[in-house]
Amino acid sequence: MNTTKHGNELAVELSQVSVKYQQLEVFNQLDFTLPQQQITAVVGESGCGKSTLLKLINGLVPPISGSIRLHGHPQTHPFNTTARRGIGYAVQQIGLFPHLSAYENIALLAKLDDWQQQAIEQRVSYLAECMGLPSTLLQRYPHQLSGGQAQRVGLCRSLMVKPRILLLDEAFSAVDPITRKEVHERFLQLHQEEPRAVLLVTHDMREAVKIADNIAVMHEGEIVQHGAVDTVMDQPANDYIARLIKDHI
Ligand SMILES: Nc1ncnc2c1ncn2[C@@H]1O[C@H](COP(=O)(O)OP(=O)(O)OP(=O)(O)O)[C@@H](O)[C@H]1O
Repeated sequence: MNTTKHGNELAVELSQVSVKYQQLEVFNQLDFTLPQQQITAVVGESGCGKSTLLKLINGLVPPISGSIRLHGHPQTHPFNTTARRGIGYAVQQIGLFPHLSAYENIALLAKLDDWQQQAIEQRVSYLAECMGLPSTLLQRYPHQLSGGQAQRVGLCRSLMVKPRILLLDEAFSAVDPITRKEVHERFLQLHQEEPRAVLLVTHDMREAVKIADNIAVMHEGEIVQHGAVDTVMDQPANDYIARLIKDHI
């Protein structure tokens, strides 16, 4: 198992990875690591490649060169079921199945994995409680939910089968500010109870500072600084990062 310089095992290790969409080169020989059991926020301006980084890690976008390791295991495309089941993914656009209730959306992967009914019920209740979703709301269909409620259902779904890696792409963005504060706190509590590697894409620098242990700043497809939150905040590596912090905090 590969480790960071602090001795933590790595959940994700990207080595010299290049990605292109047709003619557009998004990453050119990108190196990136995600430690286990810590929360890392990726920040950077629109179009710099944050969502592509998440899609690369969960196998939705193949690299044209370079290597991807998950918990030390090299991955090839398409990722196998074990690798895919080990990654939870929640996105801003939510993507709930419209013909399934909120409960059924959350429970779906566990059912496919043949979990026992009682274990499914317990896990759904636990996650719904964590995310502040009342049980009456779980019987509703996605079109009967507000954007913020649907987003929290998406978060529960991404956590259902206890993935070792959780990828969140603007996953709290539709939640109103007061509820978001509560959801942040509950999310952090859940992280204490079930630590995992979390990679959180956000445009909200305050959210990054509040939730994350580490920040990775991305600029035009490169990681320009990656370190502990306090280090990045106190010692921005260049003027671009200093401005990003100043303008958003
Ligand atoms: N499927 C695609 N086909 C072609 N180009 C794409 C595709 N997806 C993303 N891009 C382009 O790749 C670049 C990186 O996009 P990406 O979505 O990763 O950026 P981002 O940092 O997440 O942006 P935002 O903060 O606006 O969501 C952008 O220039 C985008 O227009």
